[in-house]
Amino acid sequence: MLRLEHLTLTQGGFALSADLSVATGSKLALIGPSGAGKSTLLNLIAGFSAPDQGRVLWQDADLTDLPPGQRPVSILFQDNNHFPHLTIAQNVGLGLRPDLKLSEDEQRQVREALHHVGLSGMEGRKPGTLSGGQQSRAALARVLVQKRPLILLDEPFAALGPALKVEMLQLVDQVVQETGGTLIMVSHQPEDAKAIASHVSVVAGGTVTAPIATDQLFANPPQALRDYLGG
Ligand SMILES: Nc1ncnc2c1ncn2[C@@H]1O[C@H](COP(=O)(O)OP(=O)(O)OP(=O)(O)O)[C@@H](O)[C@H]1O
Repeated sequence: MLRLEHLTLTQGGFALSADLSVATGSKLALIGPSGAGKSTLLNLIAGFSAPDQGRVLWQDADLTDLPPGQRPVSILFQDNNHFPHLTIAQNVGLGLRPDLKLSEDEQRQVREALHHVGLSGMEGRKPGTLSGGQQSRAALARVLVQKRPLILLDEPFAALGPALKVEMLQLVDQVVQETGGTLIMVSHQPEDAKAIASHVSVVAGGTVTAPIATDQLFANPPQALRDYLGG
């Protein structure tokens, strides 16, 4: 279980608080207006931001003071974070070893991860020579080799077309199922949340609701979600 315990953060004039738990193996979508704090919440979990107060716990272990690299967390951002001068295999390999001194077994893991996301044969290509969808697949392969139990998605597929986005979300879904991972994804489209998320938290008005089962939430949306969805 991921526990966000009485977390508060102020940055500039913006304040966010969160006190909730995310069950292991669940797939949580964060929905809410622009600027409401969805990315901020992911950054707190990943360790890129520190809370003013409160704790982040994973399976009862306190992560609050751990640097990002030591947390059981992989995060995928919108720009995919590829290094343009490195090959796709090297970009994926960075998920295993920042110095890229990979053992044979680690090189095999990289090849397997690329195979898993449908990029076999593209190991030696540079990111700039891949399509947007292929770059997203490569970023997902890096998450795969890391084998971390918490996977955070900060809208990595927003720039892809609708069909490709659905395909990538299905691939994420499959990866999360296979690894028994716990997924937290920022979602601007209710359809994406409905397609993949078991639960949704609404981020609005400086707070984050506890996860609500997706069907239940959309059947009876709270006011904050109705305001966001409009109509
Ligand atoms: N480094 C920072 N310093 C000061 N304020 C920041 C910083 N990063 C974000 N903010 C502010 O914090 C608030 C929350 O931003 P955040 O990016 O988390 O929102 P979001 O819900 O992810 O938005 P969007 O859906 O537009 O991506 C915003 O008001 C933003 O301007």
